[in-house]
Amino acid sequence: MGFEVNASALSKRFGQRYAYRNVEFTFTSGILGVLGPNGAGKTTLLKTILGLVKPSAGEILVEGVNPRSPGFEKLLPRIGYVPELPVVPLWTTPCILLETLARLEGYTSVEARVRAREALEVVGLAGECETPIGKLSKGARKRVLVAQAFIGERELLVLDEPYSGLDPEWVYRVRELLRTVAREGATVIVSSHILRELEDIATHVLVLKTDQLFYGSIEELRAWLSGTPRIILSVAEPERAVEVLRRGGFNAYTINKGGQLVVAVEGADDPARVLSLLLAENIEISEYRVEKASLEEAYLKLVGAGDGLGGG
Ligand SMILES: Nc1ncnc2c1ncn2[C@@H]1O[C@H](COP(=O)(O)OP(=O)(O)OP(=O)(O)O)[C@@H](O)[C@H]1O
Repeated sequence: MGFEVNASALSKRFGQRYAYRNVEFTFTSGILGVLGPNGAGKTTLLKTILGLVKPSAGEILVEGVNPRSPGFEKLLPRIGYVPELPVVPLWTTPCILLETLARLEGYTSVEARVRAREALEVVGLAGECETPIGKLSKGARKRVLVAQAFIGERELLVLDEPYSGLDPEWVYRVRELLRTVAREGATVIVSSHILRELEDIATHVLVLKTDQLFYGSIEELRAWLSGTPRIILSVAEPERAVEVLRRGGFNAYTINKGGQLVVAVEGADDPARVLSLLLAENIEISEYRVEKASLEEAYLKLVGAGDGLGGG
């Protein structure tokens, strides 16, 4: 069973500015995706979970322990962390780095050698054991960072944008790796600003934009975000159609659908009026349909607006 992570009324302020505010969740098992645009507070929150940042208010507990209390040291060997930036010493080799880290975790030198090689195998770098890290590609350096998080028995894995810098094959492989460790019982917390990267693997999602916008299961997020249907119109003059509809009080905007600019109108409650407004302005309509926004689009709208939306 993985570590439980519990945040209550958690906030972090740097000077007058909040990095994140009023974060509340209890996460017991599975994969938690922490989502939010740049500057939403994801990295700061993950560091708070690891005890690297002291919260300004509220409480964070990992397996019932405050990460900034002395008792947390006992849990550290069972926690893996992949920081966001691939900051690794360039002069050393993956094997020396990983063996050293394994020794620091208490493994004997023989065990450390085995652990280091196993971890490098997992990220496809067994053949680069002796290559100076400075000679590895950016993606490979990131994979060294992923490997170090997997040395030892992990109950909690915290990964800050682990996919950034990886090619599609390794995005897929790291995703599968996370799925496997979660299935084996570890609690996984992974951040990204791209919903698509997490939507297939996350069991739960926390959406931040400084304030917590949402916490719940991925199904709840889907239901919550794509609740309102909208009208999609293919028209001869999309920009003018948007202007006309906005003047008529509708929330209309253009979107790109397969290379074609179409008009979307939020809320499909008065389609007759939408059509009559456009026809009155002689705007030719070639297609009309009602659809639900994709999860990605709805998410982008949420973090783009983010004004007092609740949820969870
Ligand atoms: N040590 C610090 N001192 C002052 N402000 C900080 C510090 N660390 C983070 N911040 C601020 O806190 C806010 C949240 O930053 P954070 O890096 O946690 O966001 P993020 O969601 O991880 O962003 P990104 O997606 O760009 O990595 C930002 O406004 C940032 O400038």
